[in-house]
Amino acid sequence: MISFIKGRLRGCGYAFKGAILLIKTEPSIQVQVTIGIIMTCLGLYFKISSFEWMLQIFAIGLVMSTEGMNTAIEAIADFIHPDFHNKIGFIKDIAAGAVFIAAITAVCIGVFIYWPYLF
Ligand SMILES: Nc1ncnc2c1ncn2[C@@H]1O[C@H](COP(=O)(O)OP(=O)(O)OP(=O)(O)O)[C@@H](O)[C@H]1O
Repeated sequence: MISFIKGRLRGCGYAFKGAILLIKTEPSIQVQVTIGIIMTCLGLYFKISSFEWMLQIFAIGLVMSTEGMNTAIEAIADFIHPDFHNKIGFIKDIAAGAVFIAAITAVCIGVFIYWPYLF
């Protein structure tokens, strides 16, 4: 039981290290962190409700975690096939498409939350 807990804690440590690595090295996630901070300031300024906070935190997390998966897929693609290949282009485009869908979802959530506060 103790070794199970130790193993899980070690896993959390690696995951935390990965999140820090992602934020330190990936420009797109740095932009998303900045947008996340701006949205958090807006949420505090407009005193959005608990439900709106839940939706906003979910939207920020969705975009950042999808971007993390996209970064990992790009890294695997570059590692297994550094040269140009149509299939690699297809894989990278699909992964980027997932980030795009998450970003559109987040924008829709943002519009639904802030529209009543602004207009
Ligand atoms: N090895 C390759 N073979 C074919 N097409 C590629 C290859 N590498 C990149 N591409 C094409 O270029 C696009 C951009 O790829 P790249 O790896 O530069 O990602 P990116 O969007 O610039 O990523 P990021 O800015 O997150 O680093 C891909 O979506 C794909 O269409």
